[in-house]
Amino acid sequence: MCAQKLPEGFVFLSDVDATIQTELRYLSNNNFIGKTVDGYYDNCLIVTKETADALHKVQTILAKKGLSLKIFDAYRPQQAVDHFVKWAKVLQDTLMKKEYYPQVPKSELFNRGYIASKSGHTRGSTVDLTIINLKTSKELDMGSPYDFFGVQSHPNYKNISENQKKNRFYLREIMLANTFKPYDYEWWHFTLRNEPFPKTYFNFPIKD
Ligand SMILES: C[C@@H](N)C(=O)N[C@H](C)C(=O)O
Ligand SMILES: [Zn+2]
Repeated sequence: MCAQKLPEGFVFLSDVDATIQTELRYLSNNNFIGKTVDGYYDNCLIVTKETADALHKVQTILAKKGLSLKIFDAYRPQQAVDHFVKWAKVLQDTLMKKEYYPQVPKSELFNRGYIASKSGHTRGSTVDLTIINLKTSKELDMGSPYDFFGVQSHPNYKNISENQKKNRFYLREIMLANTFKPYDYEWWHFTLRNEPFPKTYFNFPIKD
């Protein structure tokens, strides 16, 4: 149960739409660092109220087609971003390189736009997500996995199948139609247009 006191303007997504699936990857070891990230202590997905309302609209459209959103990350405390920055400086720690950034030197992950030291996530109105099929519970094939850092994850990457392009395009269209903007380097990353806290980088931890 997610019950921590949140700053004004933030909500638990499950209080707005409990049908949206979530898998907070930075709470687990299954992420590009290979460890739980600082600031993630509970499986509670937090966003600004405006973001939750917009996601609920997307979910309502998807549900009619037997689909659902699956969210991997949303509000991200600044201490988590600081953890990424600290991790990036330890160049010999390449535990998860094979799965997450096989073709990009670790020293380039920030320069090439795959991780930010001032992240929209920390402002509470950015989300990393995909679409799943409700019948199979499987993610639609987007041509690269979540947080795969490489050109293959650029939304306009050409060398993927027609079906993978169609799935990426569908996700992008439905998000853009519901007041989100895309990101040039990652097909899964979207930020709410007119976000309520465009200049504030929050640092409260995610705990219940
Ligand atoms: C780390 C990845 N999931 C992501 O969100 N990247 C962008 C650039 C960010 O860190 O804001
Ligand atoms: Zn992101």
